[in-house]
Amino acid sequence: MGNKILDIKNLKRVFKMGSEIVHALKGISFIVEEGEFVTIMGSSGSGKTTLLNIIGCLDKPTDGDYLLDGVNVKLLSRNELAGLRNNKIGFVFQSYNLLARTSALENVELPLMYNSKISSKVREEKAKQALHAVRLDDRIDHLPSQLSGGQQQRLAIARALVNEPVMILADEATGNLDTKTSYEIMSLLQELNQQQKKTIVFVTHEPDIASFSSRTITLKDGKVIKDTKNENVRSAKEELAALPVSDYNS
Ligand SMILES: Nc1ncnc2c1ncn2[C@@H]1O[C@H](COP(=O)(O)OP(=O)(O)OP(=O)(O)O)[C@@H](O)[C@H]1O
Repeated sequence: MGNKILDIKNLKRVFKMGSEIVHALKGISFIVEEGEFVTIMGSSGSGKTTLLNIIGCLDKPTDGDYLLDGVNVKLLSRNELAGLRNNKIGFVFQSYNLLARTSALENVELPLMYNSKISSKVREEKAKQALHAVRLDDRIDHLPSQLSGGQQQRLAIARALVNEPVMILADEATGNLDTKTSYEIMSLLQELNQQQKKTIVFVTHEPDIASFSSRTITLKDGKVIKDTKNENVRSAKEELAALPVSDYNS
């Protein structure tokens, strides 16, 4: 068995709203091993965001355990949790979350600023490498507003990669993109998963997007109702090549 990146054991999350108690997660358990590409699906209100916030160390469970790369997050202080998050996880969001007045290069350098041991020269080298991995070498001086939606998401992926995290956590990362651009992003993620062995956890409500991953975990009412390996993983690169030329060049 490979290294367990996520080890989630009977996770529960309860929200108290005045006298009302909401059981958002009702005992979730699963393991994600290094190198997996997992999608988390489920309808609105099923608990995806609540789970993602816990996986991303932005929130703590009410009950149960969560081990991120072997570390039990329950035992960490706020500062330790922030450190773990910065070192282990690269986030990619639907809305890109880029700094508007800052160049592509500086946006990617940002996660490295928290580490005072990294010199500005090394920081720039690492950022350029990450930008190369997402094929944005020729856009390093551009502002986010000077990039297309797909390029902005590739920039966000470069920023997620620059710390060499053990896992990329994506929240509806293709939600704002058209089909062709979504497939380009999925093709890039498949490449990072297959060639660089990056573990990817991708939240989506689109089955079409989930079919590019190798495993799908489905939530309903705060529980896992399905956890299936995808035997016929689609290749986003092939799907892109098969798009009509007019679509592809648009
Ligand atoms: N901070 C909170 N306080 C109270 N209830 C909450 C809070 N966050 C989430 N909930 C409740 O927990 C349940 C799960 O919500 P969650 O946002 O995780 O669902 P979701 O699957 O991400 O939905 P969507 O796809 O619409 O984003 C819902 O019933 C929601 O109302």
